[in-house]
Amino acid sequence: MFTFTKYSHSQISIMTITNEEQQQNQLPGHKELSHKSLLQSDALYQYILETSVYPREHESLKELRELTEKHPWNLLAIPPDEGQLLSMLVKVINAKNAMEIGVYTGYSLLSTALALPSDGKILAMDISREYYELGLPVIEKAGVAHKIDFREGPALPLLDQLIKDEKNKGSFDFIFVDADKDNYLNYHTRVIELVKIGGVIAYDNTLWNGSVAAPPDAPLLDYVKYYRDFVIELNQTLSLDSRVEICQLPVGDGITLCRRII
Ligand SMILES: C[S@@+](CC[C@H](N)C(=O)[O-])C[C@H]1O[C@@H](n2cnc3c(N)ncnc32)[C@H](O)[C@@H]1O
Repeated sequence: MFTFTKYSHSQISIMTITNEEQQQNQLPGHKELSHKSLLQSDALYQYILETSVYPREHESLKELRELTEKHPWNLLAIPPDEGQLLSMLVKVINAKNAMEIGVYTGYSLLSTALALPSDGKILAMDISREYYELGLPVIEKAGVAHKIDFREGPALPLLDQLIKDEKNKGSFDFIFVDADKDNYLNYHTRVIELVKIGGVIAYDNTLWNGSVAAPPDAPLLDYVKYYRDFVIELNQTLSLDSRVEICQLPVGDGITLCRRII
């Protein structure tokens, strides 16, 4: 028996799992879900990684990915092809001032920090400093720690604090949201004020293991089932939100890009 903090890591989400429940496939085995791609063929995903991702992956990202693979919650990290997408986006939009909600050991954070110019900044938030500190030595070795302002704590009050200061409104070029899915709509109402017009908000896990298109009674892992409705509601809300242009990509577990237009 062991304690499993549900995917959101929110304080209310601690539950105890028996070995029996685990055997009944209530938990994502890292072997079963060996990657987070939604592509149907493992061989095709492997092809992408080996042809276009691994040969271009920064040595520090490789080191952080390998270090994270040894951690029990390694499935939380974005996959390296998604890291490459974030890096490309940051460069294409010339982002200088970025934000990340949900850091874990820092793979997406390092991808973004490496892509920012040397005077770029990224405000990074996570309820766990412990996870962040696992990856910090690699981030420091990569020479980008000076770009990162890490804040430990739940993101919502931190965002509310930021919004109180008028100068933060419309000041972010790029915001990556990859934390507790049940708060994504709460994040959206806040980050939309903080991102500048023309800037991009990227929401991770918007296809939620493919479950968003599964029948309501489909047999799903408990944590997938719990968050599915929140993700579906987010997708519907974004689809109707005239303040943003959107683009949903089947990269990783699904990522939705929102470009603020008004
Ligand atoms: C999916 S992981 C982030 C993965 C990370 N982007 C990466 O590429 O490695 C989600 C993270 O969100 C954090 N988190 C969960 N709830 C949060 C909250 N309310 N506020 C801030 N961070 C939160 C967790 O501690 C966890 O590290």
